[in-house]
Amino acid sequence: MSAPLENRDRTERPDENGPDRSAGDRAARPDERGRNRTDDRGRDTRPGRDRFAGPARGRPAQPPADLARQAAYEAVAAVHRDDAYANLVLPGLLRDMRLHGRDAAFATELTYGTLRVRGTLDAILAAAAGRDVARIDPQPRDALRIGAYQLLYTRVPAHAAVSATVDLVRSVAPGATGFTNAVMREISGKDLDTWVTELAPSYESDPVGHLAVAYSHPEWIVRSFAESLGGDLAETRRLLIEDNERPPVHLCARPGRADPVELAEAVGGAPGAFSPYAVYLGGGAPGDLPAVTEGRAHVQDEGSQLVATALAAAPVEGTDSRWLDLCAGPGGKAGLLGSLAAQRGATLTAVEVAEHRARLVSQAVRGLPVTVLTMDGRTAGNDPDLPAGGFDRVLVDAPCTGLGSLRRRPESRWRRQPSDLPPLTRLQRELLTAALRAVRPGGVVAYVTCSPHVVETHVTVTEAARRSGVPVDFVDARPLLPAGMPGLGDGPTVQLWPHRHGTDAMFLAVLRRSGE
Ligand SMILES: C[S@@+](CC[C@H](N)C(=O)[O-])C[C@H]1O[C@@H](n2cnc3c(N)ncnc32)[C@H](O)[C@@H]1O
Repeated sequence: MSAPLENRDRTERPDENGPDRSAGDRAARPDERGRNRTDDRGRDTRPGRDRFAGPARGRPAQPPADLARQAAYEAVAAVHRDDAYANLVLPGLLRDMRLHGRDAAFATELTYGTLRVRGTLDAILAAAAGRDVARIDPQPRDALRIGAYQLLYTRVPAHAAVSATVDLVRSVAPGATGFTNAVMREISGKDLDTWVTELAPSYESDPVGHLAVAYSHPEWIVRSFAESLGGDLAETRRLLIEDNERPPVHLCARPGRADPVELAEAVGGAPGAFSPYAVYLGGGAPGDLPAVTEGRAHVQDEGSQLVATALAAAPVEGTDSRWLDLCAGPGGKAGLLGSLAAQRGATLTAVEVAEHRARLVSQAVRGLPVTVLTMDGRTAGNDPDLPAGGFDRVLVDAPCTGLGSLRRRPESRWRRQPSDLPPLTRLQRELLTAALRAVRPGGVVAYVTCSPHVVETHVTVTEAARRSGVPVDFVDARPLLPAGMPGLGDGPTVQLWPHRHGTDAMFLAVLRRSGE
């Protein structure tokens, strides 16, 4: 059954596993608390960096720095006012305001950085303002968040951060300039560590509460990460730090279409550490690369590449020609699986319920032996297009909370709620059950989430396998990943981590249908 057509707008959820599209978000890396090493124009101040490089040819000698702050303000305000997504709304603002190069980088840094550490900033803002942030008007509140970010997480001089924030507020909420000036001055009186020590519960008395304030994550997410990491709070802290970093951009050199070493050379990047198809991009807009525009490569987190490749690597006996991707949009894994299928004489059926995302899949798999179906994957095994026992390999890359890719979606940690879990896990179980119906005896199903939350990973898989009525065995997924990959745990499932592997936190369970 076809889904209704939905129009894309700037508030639509960005692509799963998609890149940060704003080129500027790849400037200097932040330190442990996420503080950056940029000056008041977003220039990288680390030794050896080109701090005083002049403007690009053909551009004005002194583009106004505050246009960058204005762009960041508009983006942050749109996220909070309209539920927009920063990586969709910001590129349009940069274009409209004609911000390029370092100005665009500065605007991007302010936008993404402010949104990521909003939790910590809000605790400090509330203390400095003497009232809860909910009781500050939205315009000065967002301007103050961006201003506080500059004070506490960048090397923008305090006087520049204060005066630029007051100027910004003068243009959006003229009555609040005095208040803004007073709050900014109060915040500038202490450094980040002092504020955190004063405001966060002590680590000894409340470790989760402390980590939540210090590293700007909601407590329920910190708790769920800690649970997935076996209660190891030191490792949880490393994960939270990594979540506040700018995410890397990974390319997938499509097997049979691009050589990763050559691609890495061509784009000034480096071959990936684990996936045989991964290339780490050094900088620049990935969408403009010839390899990407020509369909020889696509943007894809290395973890996503690894779990798709693992499905293709799982041993199956007998026929191996009919592959199924049950949740394909926007088509990253379908692009990789389709390329592997082409090399192995197999075909892939890619199912996606949302029509506009199915169109993205069609674009992503052009020229590959892939059939795209716009339909509900839960009908698999009960639909003539997706017959019971009709497939040798099935991927369920399930819709999930996305807690494993918070680096890429700076606002999402504040939008997600524990109440999102029950409907998502129901859908996950139904999709996995359908996949188990659609795979033939002896065939394999890979269940994947971009979330490490145990309710979406172990609980979903165990429950679906138990309730499906289909006999299954767990396959040890570790040998399906590159030899020597560290930190894969005790099996049979695998959890990848940003702080261990440099990937999104992808979960992988591989099940083989047994019997008959
Ligand atoms: C995690 S994303 C998949 C990402 C994709 N595999 C990739 O690598 O690009 C989950 C997808 O499942 C789709 N979806 C949600 N419910 C579905 C259903 N009942 N049947 C099929 N697809 C569904 C969502 O629209 C979304 O595009």
